[in-house]
Parts: sequence; C-alpha cells; structure tokens
Amino acid sequence: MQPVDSGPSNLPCAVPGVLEVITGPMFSGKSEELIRRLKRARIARQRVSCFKPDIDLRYHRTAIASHSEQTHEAAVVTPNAERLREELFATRLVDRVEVIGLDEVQFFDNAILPLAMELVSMGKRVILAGLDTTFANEPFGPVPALMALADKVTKLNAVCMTCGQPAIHTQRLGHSQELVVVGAAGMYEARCRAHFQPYVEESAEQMDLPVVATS
Ligand SMILES: Nc1ncnc2c1ncn2[C@@H]1O[C@H](COP(=O)(O)OP(=O)(O)O)[C@@H](O)[C@H]1O
Ligand SMILES: Cc1cn([C@H]2C[C@H](O)[C@@H](COP(=O)(O)O)O2)c(=O)[nH]c1=O
Ligand SMILES: [Zn+2]
Repeated sequence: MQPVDSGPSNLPCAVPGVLEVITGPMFSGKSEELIRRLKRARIARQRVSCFKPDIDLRYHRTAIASHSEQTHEAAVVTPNAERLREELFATRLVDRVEVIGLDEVQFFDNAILPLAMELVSMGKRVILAGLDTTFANEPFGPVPALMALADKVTKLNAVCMTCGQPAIHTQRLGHSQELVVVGAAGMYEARCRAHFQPYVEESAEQMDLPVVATS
C-alpha cells in the first residue's frame, strides 16, 4: 500500500498573531506608515490601541504625530516594557484589542522583545515603529533584534538633505554625544551614505581633537 501523502493540513489553526516592524532614519515616514496601518485596521473594524513613550512629546501628548502633522490617538507610557505590560494586562486592555501599535520603540528596553512575542502568541497584530540606528550609526536599542524576530520588516528611506538621494542615516546637527536627544528638523537631518558624517570624526573635529587619518 502506498503511504498516504497527507500534504498541508487543512485543519484550522488558532488566529495567528503577527509582528510588524517599521524602521529607517528620521523623516523616512515611519510614523506616517504606522498611522496609515492603524487607520486601515480601524476601517476593517478591528480594535486598535496605540502607545508612545513619554520621552518624545514634541507635538502631542495624546497622539502619535508625524513630521507632516498626521496624527493617531495614543496613550503615553514610560519607555519600559514592564510598565507597558502592566498597562496592557492590569487593565485587561489586551483582551479588548486586536491591533497594538507602538511608536519610537527604540527608546524601550530589551524586555520589549518577549512582550512583543507574548502578544503575538496571543493572536495580536503588533506594529512597532522606530529608528534602526543612532546618530552614531550604531544599532538603536531593541530595534535590530525586533527586526530579526518580525514577520514583516518595512525599512523606509528618507530624502538626503544634502543631495536629494535616498537617505538611510540620521545626522545629528550639533555636538551632543548623548544617546537620547529629542528633536526634529533643525537638530537632525536625513542623509545618504555619502553625506552622513558619523559623530566620531565630526565630533573630534568640532572638539579640536586630532582626527586619525585612515589612509
Ligand atoms: N528629508 C526628508 N525626507 C523625507 N521626508 C521628509 C524629510 N524632511 C521632512 N520630511 C517630512 O517628513 C514626513 C515623514 O514624517 P514621519 O512619518 O514623522 O517620519 P519618521 O517617523 O520616520 O521620522 C514626510 O512625509 C515629509 O513630509
Ligand atoms: C538619531 C537619534 C534620534 N533621537 C531622537 C530624535 C527624535 O526625538 C526621535 C526620533 O523621532 P522620529 O519619529 O524617528 O523622527 O529620536 C535620539 O534621541 N537619538 C538619536 O541618536
Ligand atoms: Zn546625500
């Protein structure tokens, strides 16, 4: 008797959750894309909840806002995954929503990874937006690891403010070497590879330190 090729199972599985990461430099449209996805989910009559860290209250206290002034209602939370967990579970909000959005995820600690995966395992659509690299071109917080775990990664480009080509970097204008410096246009610019100056050389020049020649 021939063995039966069972093939792909037609058995229904539990509603699958999904992790989506939207990333890229500043001004690349991450918040716009997050807002677009959340609005479409609401059109599809899905229940949506959105959060942003209390670090960055540039435009609104009760909404995420893009540089182009598009907005979506959001709750402000301390950028601490345990606090976000409490916000979702202690209030049972998690039981009332299908889609969870979070902007500026780069400011969260690494515990955001197991929290995101727990929500996905509960069948939630989790959409996270944040910077992949810092002003110094280093991986920013949990974002690269989240990209590795995601079902879908959308990496956006901005427009280089020097030449108009696609920009993958965020240039900080000024001397600060702090990791977190909240700001927008005037403090930061999108730059392409050719026009991005990582802070090591630039700050050395600005601080009148010797710049080591590479060739
Ligand atoms: N250098 C730039 N490249 C692209 N868009 C820019 C630039 N500077 C300003 N913008 C504006 O920023 C908007 C994207 O804003 P936003 O969604 O907040 O980006 P992000 O969240 O990635 O910082 C664009 O639609 C455009 O109106
Ligand atoms: C590169 C870089 C950025 N920031 C800050 C600057 C802004 O407040 C946010 C990014 O906002 P956006 O929605 O992506 O435009 O992050 C920072 O603190 N450190 C950095 O290295
Ligand atoms: Zn350029």
